[in-house]
Amino acid sequence: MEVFPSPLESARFIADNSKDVSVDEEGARRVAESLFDKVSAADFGVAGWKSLHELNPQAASEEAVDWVFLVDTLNFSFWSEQEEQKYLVKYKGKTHSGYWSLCAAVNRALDDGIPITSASYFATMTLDQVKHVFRSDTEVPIPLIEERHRLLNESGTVLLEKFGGSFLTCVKMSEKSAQKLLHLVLQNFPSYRDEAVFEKKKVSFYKRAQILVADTWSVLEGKGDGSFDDISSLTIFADYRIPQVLVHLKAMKYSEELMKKLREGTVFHSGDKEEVEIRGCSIWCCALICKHLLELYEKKGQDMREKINAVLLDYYLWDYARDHREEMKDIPFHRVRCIYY
Ligand SMILES: Nc1nc2c(c(CN[C@H]3C=C[C@H](O)[C@@H]3O)cn2[C@@H]2O[C@H](COP(=O)(O)O)[C@@H](O)[C@H]2O)c(=O)[nH]1
Repeated sequence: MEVFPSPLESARFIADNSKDVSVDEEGARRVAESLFDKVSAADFGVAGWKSLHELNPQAASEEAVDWVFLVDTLNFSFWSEQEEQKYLVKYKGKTHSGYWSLCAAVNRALDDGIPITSASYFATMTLDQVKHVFRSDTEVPIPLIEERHRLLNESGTVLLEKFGGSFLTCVKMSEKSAQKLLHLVLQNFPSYRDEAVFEKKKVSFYKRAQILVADTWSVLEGKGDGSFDDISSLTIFADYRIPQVLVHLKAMKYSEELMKKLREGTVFHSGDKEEVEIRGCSIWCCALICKHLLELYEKKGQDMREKINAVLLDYYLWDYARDHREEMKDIPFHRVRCIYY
């Protein structure tokens, strides 16, 4: 049986040995304090996944779970070389960018009668069909379209062969454990194995695998097959937005040398030392923010372990980054063109 390193243990190891990225414990504590009142709001909870985002499925059906699987299989690499030249998708009168452009394209296809979330369809899609579904409303195509085509065929084939074409079948096999579902995904869907080697040790981030489990929990509203009793064991999802917002909030710091490379728009590669340090320190930093938040409530005699976890903190910080794009424009995000995030 293959061994999958724990993303949290990997993050601890990376943070302890990082050279160009550092977690600021005081900064993390201050962020926790600033979030104290926000975490008890209704839309900080799992309900926010639907109430805050109109493009997300509002149902908790088998089709909604398949929507999540399809979207998270393609949930990577939306950044553009030139900020003003980017992939955009118009849907129901609104223009969407980044991750939301992916969701808009999927919903546009469904409205057009294309069964894009059905494994029997995307397992055998041609490249031209993929190009049509994810066509852009600008001159800029969606990045990595060939990889997306390959992943659709690969993941759809596995879903058909091993899970009867339904991701809900895979969810049921996890017996309400987030960790079991995470490992089922890693064992069966190779494109989700988001790993690296750091200081001669195999480390993991599993960004898409963990967000797939989290979004499954969210779309099922934390109920029934999605009532994962160990949802708090997931970490945040190490993408290219969370590090940016953590530096903006002064919970994480880059060395001058790294900041210079980022400002120059250096394109890194999956597994580069700088990239691994940025992603690992982000996971570790958010684990500290969660810990401080729980301690703040504990001091007030409140046990908030059902209300505060890395998934909900991640969603909040990611949405914050989206809503504060302008204020954060001086903090560069790290650029890697890959299928992992
Ligand atoms: N850590 C983290 N990374 C996330 C998400 C999401 C979408 N989740 C939303 C859906 C429901 C939830 O309520 C969330 O609001 C996408 N990404 C990543 O961001 C990047 C795209 O960024 P931009 O170019 O600015 O759109 C890309 O790497 C993508 O993989 C998240 O939640 N957490």
